[in-house]
Amino acid sequence: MKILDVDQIRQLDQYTILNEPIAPIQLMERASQAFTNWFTARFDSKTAVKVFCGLGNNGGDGLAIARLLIQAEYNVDVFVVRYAPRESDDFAHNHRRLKLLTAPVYIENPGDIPTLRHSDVVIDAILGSGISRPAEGIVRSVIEAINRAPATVVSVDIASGLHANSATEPGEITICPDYTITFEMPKLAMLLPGNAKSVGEWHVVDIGLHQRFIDQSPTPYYYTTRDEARLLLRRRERFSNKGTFGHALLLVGSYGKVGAGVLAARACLRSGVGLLTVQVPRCGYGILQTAVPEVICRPDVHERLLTGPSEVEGPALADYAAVGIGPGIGKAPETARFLREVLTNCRKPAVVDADALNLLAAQRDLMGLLPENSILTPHPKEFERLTQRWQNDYDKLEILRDFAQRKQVIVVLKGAHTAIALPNGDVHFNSTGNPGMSTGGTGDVLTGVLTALLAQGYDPVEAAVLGVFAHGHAGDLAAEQRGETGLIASDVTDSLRWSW
Ligand SMILES: NC(=O)C1=CN([C@@H]2O[C@H](COP(=O)(O)OP(=O)(O)OC[C@H]3O[C@@H](n4cnc5c(N)ncnc54)[C@H](O)[C@@H]3O)[C@@H](O)[C@H]2O)[C@@H](O)CC1
Ligand SMILES: [K+]
Repeated sequence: MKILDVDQIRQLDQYTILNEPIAPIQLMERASQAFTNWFTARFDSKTAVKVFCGLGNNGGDGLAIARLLIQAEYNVDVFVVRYAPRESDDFAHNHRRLKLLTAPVYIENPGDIPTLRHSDVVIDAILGSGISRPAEGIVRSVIEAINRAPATVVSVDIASGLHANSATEPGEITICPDYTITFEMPKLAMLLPGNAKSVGEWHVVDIGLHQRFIDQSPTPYYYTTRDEARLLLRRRERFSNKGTFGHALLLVGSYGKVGAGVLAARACLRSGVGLLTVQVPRCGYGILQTAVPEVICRPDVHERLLTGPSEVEGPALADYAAVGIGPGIGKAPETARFLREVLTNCRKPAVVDADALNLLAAQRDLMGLLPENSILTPHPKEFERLTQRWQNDYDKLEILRDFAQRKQVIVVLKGAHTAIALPNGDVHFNSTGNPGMSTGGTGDVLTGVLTALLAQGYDPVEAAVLGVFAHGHAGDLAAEQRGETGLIASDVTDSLRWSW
């Protein structure tokens, strides 16, 4: 799914109005009805609803929603924050209609702000995507009062005060909602970690904006939906054998961190690889053979480190279908030399994770050796070591896109809504996963997943988008069974389903 910016969404509204065609007020009605459908499914009609409206179209939505809720026999109070003399046409239209049902209360001074109770549900329709300056004066006072109150808060389209696709500067205030119900598509702001408090749990409701305009609109930003991820999945053919699905090589582990290798290996096997060889330091031999009997183990000649040579013969590096390197390997100079050798000789996209990334950061010339379309899987701290500090999430996105383009690699920046930057500068945000996955070893699992997909011949971009989705989906299934707190990395592997 594409993520468009505010200007594009405004044009999309206009395009829909002209080409569907539909009257602007009807489009507002459709949006308000979509919001109301979500709301009535979540909160029963005994709920004390307080709708706070601004004077633009977001406020117009608020007035229409208030009317629809009154008609559905909810107990609704409406407040209009009168911060300016002018109101939008569609606001004015809905104002006239609402006044036939109830009298809105006008807020012009802080003394007009009502006291909100724990049992109240606030609908925030003060400012929407049309925000063009920081919230000040009475708007700020109302936002502060709502944020201080113990009530549940649901924002219409976007939290008042939050910018949809640019940074909220220090000192700016936003509503901190429990829920955001946004129209048609997520806004970029909702996918960025720094905005978590200004977004809450968000849901998209469809308001039928024109698909042709969406298809024609250029954007570097995408959100991976379940259907899109499903389309990437390949069926396993009936007449296949293990050779069909590739022979992968994982280069993992060091003394004390052989477990990372076990996690990556198990996840690789659970992701459909045909055959898997795992090279670990000699100390990992017994551990790996016992924990994962399905793999071919290639013990390194070094007892504690990954250094390259092994007494066991195996295919040349370039003959493996895919190579994954990094989990648990440590940062010893011998291992750095081996990483150099691997990157020089593997000649196809590799998966590079964890300490392999830290080694790249320490010896920047190694980056020049990365095979094109390799998949790097840093968490934010590792990515910062590879690049530079950033000012805010938007700055980070630019650094991310620039890095992927300059190095011609795929960067999977891990976190909530993992951002996958592609060599063409596009960024795909993931839609699966949960905070239970913030636990040691889930990154090693992802390395195994991605290596397996590359070995099966998935294009690296598809492998990255699909693998990250499947990994998050498995995490969600695991969290359903165990709850988020008790979730460990092995649960993610055990929950890999490859269907959704
Ligand atoms: N255009 C359309 O056809 C649709 C618009 N919709 C709603 O319309 C919203 C966008 O509406 P608008 O563009 O009218 O804008 P908003 O309702 O977000 O903002 C209202 C107006 O306030 C002014 N303003 C900007 N920043 C301010 C600030 N900090 N303090 C005080 N005033 C400020 C601006 O002049 C702006 O036009 C969306 O978020 C959505 O809720 C939906 O009804 C769907 C259809
Ligand atoms: K709002």
